[in-house]
Amino acid sequence: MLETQDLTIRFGGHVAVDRVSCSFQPGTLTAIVGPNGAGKTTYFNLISGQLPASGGRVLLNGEDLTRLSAPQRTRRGLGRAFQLTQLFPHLTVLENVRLAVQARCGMGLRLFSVWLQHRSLIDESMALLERVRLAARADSLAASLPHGDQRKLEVALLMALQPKVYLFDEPTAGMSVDEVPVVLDLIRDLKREGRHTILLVEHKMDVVRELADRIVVLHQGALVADGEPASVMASAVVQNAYLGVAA
Ligand SMILES: Nc1ncnc2c1ncn2[C@@H]1O[C@H](COP(=O)(O)OP(=O)(O)OP(=O)(O)O)[C@@H](O)[C@H]1O
Repeated sequence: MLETQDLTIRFGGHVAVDRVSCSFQPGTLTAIVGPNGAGKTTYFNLISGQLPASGGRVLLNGEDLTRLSAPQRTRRGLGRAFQLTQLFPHLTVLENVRLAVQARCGMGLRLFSVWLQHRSLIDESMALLERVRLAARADSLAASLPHGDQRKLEVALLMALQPKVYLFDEPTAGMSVDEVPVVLDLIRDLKREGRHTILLVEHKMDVVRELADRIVVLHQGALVADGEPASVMASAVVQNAYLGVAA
């Protein structure tokens, strides 16, 4: 179980995430919603360790991760989708995935290691590329992929790490209409496996309604609603938050 207790960050006088306490169970998908600037991405950054908390704690299965670096949290099982800048643009799509698989296996990033030739690494990497419908692009340079394919590659890299917790921050942003279902299918598959804790920041309410078991609403950094999708969506506090009126 992933848990945040009174998680807080201040930027100068501005409290971007304000004492958010919430727990997330394996096998569930929770959508984090809220108006622009509500603190959703910052909340993810605090969970994954990209930002240090001003107060509060992040716990995974009872272990306090709050003082750990982002890579240490990744090793504990917190998976944050790679940013494009973390891809190796001049390596092929397959090589990028293979390096992520190697990293998970603790083989480091020794490019010329004999392990590179290891069949099982290549097989696992190709299987991941098939899952994200990128097998046909295995030999393309990562930098040459269109935007939607780069997003799919990010998901493949994340899956290569086999995290316990998946943090998806607007996974379909900037994708064309025909690419969106591929990524949503992947998230649906992960959810069906029932082992993962999945958190999703998403502005598209139809996607949220379809995928989420639960919705958490942030407004001005604070948690203002938490519950089953239909009731949260209908609640006055959400209507107010989305209208920008103080809840
Ligand atoms: N590094 C930073 N320094 C200063 N202020 C920051 C920083 N990161 C975020 N903020 C501020 O914190 C608030 C929350 O931003 P955040 O990006 O988390 O919102 P969000 O809910 O993800 O918004 P959006 O839906 O637009 O992506 C905003 O007021 C933002 O300007």
